[in-house]
Amino acid sequence: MTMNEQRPLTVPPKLEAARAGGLEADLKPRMEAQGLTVYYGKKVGVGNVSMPIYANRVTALIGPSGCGKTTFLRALNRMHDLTPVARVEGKALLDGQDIYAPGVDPVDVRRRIGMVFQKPNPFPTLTIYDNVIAGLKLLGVRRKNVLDEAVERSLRQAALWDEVKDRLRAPGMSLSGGQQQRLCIARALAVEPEVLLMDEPTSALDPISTQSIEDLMSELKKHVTVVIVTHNMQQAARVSDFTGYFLTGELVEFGPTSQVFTMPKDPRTEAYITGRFG
Ligand SMILES: Nc1ncnc2c1ncn2[C@@H]1O[C@H](COP(=O)(O)OP(=O)(O)OP(=O)(O)O)[C@@H](O)[C@H]1O
Repeated sequence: MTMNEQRPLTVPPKLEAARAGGLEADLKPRMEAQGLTVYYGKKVGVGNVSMPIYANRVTALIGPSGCGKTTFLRALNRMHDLTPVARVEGKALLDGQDIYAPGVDPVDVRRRIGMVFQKPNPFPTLTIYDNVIAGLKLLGVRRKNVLDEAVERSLRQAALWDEVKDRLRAPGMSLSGGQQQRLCIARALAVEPEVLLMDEPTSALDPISTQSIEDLMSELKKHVTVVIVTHNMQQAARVSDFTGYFLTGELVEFGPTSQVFTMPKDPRTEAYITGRFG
């Protein structure tokens, strides 16, 4: 064995696989699902999912309707706590700490792991400025210079600053659909989350607005770790570094996007990717 072939024993197998796939050696899991199962009553919404979510990368979750993508995504920031019928088993580690461990505050979890939804949902009565700072105000931040800085930083990160900097006091609802979605991204970024979960963030948008959100992804991942659910396989291929393929409540395959799309290991993934299924 040469020096280059020596590997530390502690490298998780999937990380090792990613490296073997030619990906950079500095990959670090920001989150890790370990045997995550979500029940709706007695029914399993998604079962026994284990996968890493690498820091400062985009991970796409794909698969046919009803396969459990959204259910899994919502388990990553304890959104199911708000659904009485839902119950979660297993672990979701954030920087090695289980977000479901006793004593962990779900509000703090959702500050550290933000979420953007399918339909843009700015607060309808608030201005652009007040939409962005809504989360910070809940956290008790009051100083104007801190809020001003957060507004500019978040809107820049969401690639919206240049379009709105002269009308920050206009209603959030006066923006176009694509701008509203970027406003929601800015609102999520304002509290400086480590992870941003995006549930089909472009499915309600026109092609030009969709492209502006897709273009944003490579910038976003400099600041946060992104997980995106998408129905659109081309979108997953364009924007993501890693892909998980779900089918009937199960994670069938996870790996670097280039590998999942060109050399899927599981015949069920191949059938989906090649359009023979789903
Ligand atoms: N609140 C709920 N109560 C009961 N069952 C639910 C609930 N939400 C989702 N399910 C079920 O859990 C399974 C997974 O649904 P989920 O919405 O996660 O799939 P999905 O892959 O995101 O689908 P889509 O692409 O259509 O959004 C489905 O069988 C769905 O009917």
